[in-house]
Amino acid sequence: MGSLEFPIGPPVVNFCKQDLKPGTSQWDYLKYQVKHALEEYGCFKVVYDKVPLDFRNDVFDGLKELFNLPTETKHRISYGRAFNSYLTSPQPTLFESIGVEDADVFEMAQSFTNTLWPEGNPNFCKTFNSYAKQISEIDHAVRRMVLEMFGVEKYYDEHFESSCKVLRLMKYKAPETNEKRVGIESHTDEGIVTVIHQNQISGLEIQSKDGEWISVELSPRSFFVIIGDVLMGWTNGRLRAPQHRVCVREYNDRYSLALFSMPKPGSIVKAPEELVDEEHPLQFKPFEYDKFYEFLCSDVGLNSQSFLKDFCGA
Ligand SMILES: O=C(O)CCC(=O)C(=O)O
Ligand SMILES: [Fe+2]
Repeated sequence: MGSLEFPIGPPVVNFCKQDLKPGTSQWDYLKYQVKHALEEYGCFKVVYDKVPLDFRNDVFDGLKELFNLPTETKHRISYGRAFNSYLTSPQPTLFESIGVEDADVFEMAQSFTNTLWPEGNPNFCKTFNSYAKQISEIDHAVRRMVLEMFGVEKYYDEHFESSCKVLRLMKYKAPETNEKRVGIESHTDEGIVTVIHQNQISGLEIQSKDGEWISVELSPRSFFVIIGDVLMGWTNGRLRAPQHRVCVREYNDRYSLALFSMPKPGSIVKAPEELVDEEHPLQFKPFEYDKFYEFLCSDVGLNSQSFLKDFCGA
């Protein structure tokens, strides 16, 4: 048998019909698969069939409704964390993104909705709040598995209590010719874990350990899980936050949603002492997440190829 000449790519892990109950043999089996995927790629595809098709259609209809609003209206969404605010590429508008901070909390989803639709839009609010809550199950399971795989589950409560969520909604306009256009440049995610979903237009690409770019194809029931810089720091580099980018090349607009878990304002990120020893010397100095975020928004950060190493590499 000859060796494979193409990258195999991030594996698929099946969260369907599993109860995702910690302590069961199914859970341990999934954890084993997740560990291998994360050690090799820092990401994986997850099939998760608890989100019904009708509901997924409501989500993508809601995205279209949102991005069809006038630009001035979308600019009302502005937060202290700049990447969560309404962002758009310079004219012509080829890429737009808008974040719903704490979308899993009903009052926050409502406040976001009312900012855009002062007359109210209960369907939109309900759809995106439910979506964030459902997808949080994937985020929670993955983070719990990560703590367990390194034997540091005693930090579970502390880890979860110091984190929050943002649901980032994105639109990539289709290229008008058959050119391939970069929608988002290569980067690592700034949070703990990211769970991505897309309409049936692909574009996400992930860089392997060897520097090869691999296109990510997702079935309608699949989501894509990526480790972010915070989890790389927290696990003392045991897990790698992979570089990824988005390239659009199809004739239809691409819509995607990314649920990010990230530290709450004021949090310090520090690898637990159990994960630092002679064999695994400290790779990243403890850091204030807000300062890291400031760094990411600075000129130095924006030009960095390796955010966490440049910010707090030990
Ligand atoms: O749209 C996507 O699939 C990915 C977006 C992304 O990488 C990000 O928002 O950090
Ligand atoms: Fe990303």
